[in-house]
Amino acid sequence: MKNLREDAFKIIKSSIDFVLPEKAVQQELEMIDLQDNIHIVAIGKAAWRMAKAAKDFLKDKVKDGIVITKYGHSQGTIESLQIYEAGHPIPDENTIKSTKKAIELVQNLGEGDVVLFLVSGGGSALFELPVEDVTLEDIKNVTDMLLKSGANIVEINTVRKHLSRVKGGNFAKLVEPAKIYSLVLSDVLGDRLDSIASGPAYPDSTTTEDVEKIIKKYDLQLSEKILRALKNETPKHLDNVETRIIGSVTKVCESAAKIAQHLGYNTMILTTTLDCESKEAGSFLAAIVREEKEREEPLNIPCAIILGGETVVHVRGNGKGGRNQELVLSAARGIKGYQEVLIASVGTDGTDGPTDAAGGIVDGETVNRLQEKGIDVENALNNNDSYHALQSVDGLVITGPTGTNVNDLTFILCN
Ligand SMILES: Nc1ncnc2c1ncn2[C@@H]1O[C@H](COP(=O)(O)OP(=O)(O)OP(=O)(O)O)[C@@H](O)[C@H]1O
Ligand SMILES: O=C(O)[C@H](O)CO
Ligand SMILES: [Mg+2]
Repeated sequence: MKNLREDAFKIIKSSIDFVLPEKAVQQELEMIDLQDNIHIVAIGKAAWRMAKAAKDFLKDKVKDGIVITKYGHSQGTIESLQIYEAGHPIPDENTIKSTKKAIELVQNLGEGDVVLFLVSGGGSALFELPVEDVTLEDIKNVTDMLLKSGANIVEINTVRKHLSRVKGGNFAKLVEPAKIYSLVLSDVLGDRLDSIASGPAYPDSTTTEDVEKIIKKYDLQLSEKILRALKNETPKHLDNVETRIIGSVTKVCESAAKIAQHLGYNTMILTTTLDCESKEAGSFLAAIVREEKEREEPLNIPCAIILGGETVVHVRGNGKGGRNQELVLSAARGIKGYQEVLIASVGTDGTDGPTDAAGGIVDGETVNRLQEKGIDVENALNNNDSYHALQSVDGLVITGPTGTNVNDLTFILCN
């Protein structure tokens, strides 16, 4: 007899553990042979933990290094490394100050030197030095405008890359003739390496023409000076970089699939780029569950169907919730009455929206239990109040902040 709920929590815990910064960095470093003279540059929300793991593993091979992370995200000193914190999501003076320090550290290196570049989400705000004539104030304004425009992260970073001396492959140029070895924890769906943290050490696939299209599409009101600066083209070829993705939602899904298999489920990864409205995703998942229960398609039961991605919520109500909680609450409607089924969805960072839950978990009884408590599912969804609804039926998944951030994991279990 399977305990679906117990299995769901096992899958969640083990698959997130697999992409914790420490584990991901160490596993990669075990597989490569870096010589001495290593200089660490770590940027992003996971920078401190990635740098600490690298230093603990490489020990005296590390000559020096620098960590630039978000305020509150460093945990003390690391021997031979400078630690800085800076503004996120809007860059601030500490962003510029610490980026200059990083440039100082790498610009006079020789051919025998290696920069171990540790990249995680949030890097775009934390690592920045604007091109000539553009000030920090300008960058703050443009960032704010972009974040509010409705542009997606690939589009936002396309613009940012063309205003920067370090983004879009420019940092790799500053490191020449030394080599850069990049380890990347991806928070961008599809793992586009030139988008993650705006790809400081990756050849840029976006052009000034793409920038013009984005400006038109979102009707961005930019000054003459910024428009002129945006004509700077980014490097399209780099000879000194090697890059590895060490954690991503794809890896989370693969790991979830492995664990589910081990627990005795027939397993399938349906997608790693789920990006529609959360409620729609919930309805779609419920339809898959019904297919399984009625026809055992696409997999024989017991089965685990796994999805990765990041859905979106257009918040209109004044309730409390997050995209994962809203997804599963929506799904609960479509699996009402079915036995031995479960749908779970969690943010790998352990924080779903402005709540203390990582996500939610529902089954065929959830809607009935809500009714018994006097909670109407449609009302809760319309008011974006998935948190309180799920809380009342033991449907929240609480992990606490996990220290990693590689989008969301969603899965179905059927028995
Ligand atoms: N009441 C609500 N119900 C559902 N979703 C909500 C609600 N309030 C906010 N959200 C959603 O939560 C999202 C923010 O969640 P969260 O802080 O987890 O973002 P994130 O994309 O994971 O960012 P980060 O990468 O910094 O973790 C917003 O995009 C918003 O749509
Ligand atoms: O920093 C950024 O640009 C985003 O987190 C995507 O990586
Ligand atoms: Mg989050």
